[in-house]
Amino acid sequence: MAQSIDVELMAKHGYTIEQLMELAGLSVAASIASEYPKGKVVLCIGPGNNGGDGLVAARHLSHFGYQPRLYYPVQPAKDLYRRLLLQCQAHGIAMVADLATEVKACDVVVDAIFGFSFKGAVRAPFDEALATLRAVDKPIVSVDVPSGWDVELGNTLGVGLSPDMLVSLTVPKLCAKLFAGRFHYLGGRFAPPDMAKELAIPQYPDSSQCVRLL
Ligand SMILES: NC(=O)C1=CN([C@@H]2O[C@H](COP(=O)(O)OP(=O)(O)OC[C@H]3O[C@@H](n4cnc5c(N)ncnc54)[C@H](O)[C@@H]3O)[C@@H](O)[C@H]2O)[C@@H](O)CC1
Ligand SMILES: [K+]
Repeated sequence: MAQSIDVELMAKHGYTIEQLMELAGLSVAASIASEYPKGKVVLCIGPGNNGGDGLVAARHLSHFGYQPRLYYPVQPAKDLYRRLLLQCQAHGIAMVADLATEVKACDVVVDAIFGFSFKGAVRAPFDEALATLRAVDKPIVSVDVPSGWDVELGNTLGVGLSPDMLVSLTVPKLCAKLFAGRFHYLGGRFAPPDMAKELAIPQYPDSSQCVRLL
């Protein structure tokens, strides 16, 4: 279901993955700016497109006056991610290796590890990263799906995160019904009118890139 929306946006409506990712990441940064004061943000970046959204969000957070840093333990050679990382580096966004130490010194953690394609037991090094994040006492902002959750069934493995904010992209995934944090936002403002109507996407206020659902 979630994947088919992406396919429709790209194959039928002419979007590229770069465009969707840019708008998705921008909406994550805008959602964070709506609720959390400017401060230090550690972004945990996974190996797929959820991680790509996180790299884009880091750059926009830097423009918004936050101090982002990246925990990015697995860096695929894919050109798109390589370019996004170069952009972060051009913005002076530092890479961190020790997640446990970093989260102690930050104000907000962004979970851009896994999105709707997460499957099976969590493999290293993300098993340890999720364990660190489960124990953290800072607010976690999850991009699209809380990492470790099944996109439909939620935290069935018991290893998933409990975010303070969830930023759903395009439409909330089924698991969002089980979200128990304070802020649920919708971002990824890219559906054309007919698709927005069919998916019952709420109205975004004016020029906003995100809309608060609860
Ligand atoms: N219209 C939308 O909804 C959009 C979605 N985008 C993002 O794309 C995400 C989906 O991206 P992808 O399909 O690339 O997948 P994900 O980013 O969800 O994860 C796939 C990556 O995680 C790894 N992985 C999966 N299960 C694992 C496990 N158990 N242990 C360790 N590694 C595991 C895979 O090997 C792969 O590298 C969405 O959730 C969303 O964040 C945006 O980038 C663009 C627009
Ligand atoms: K996530």
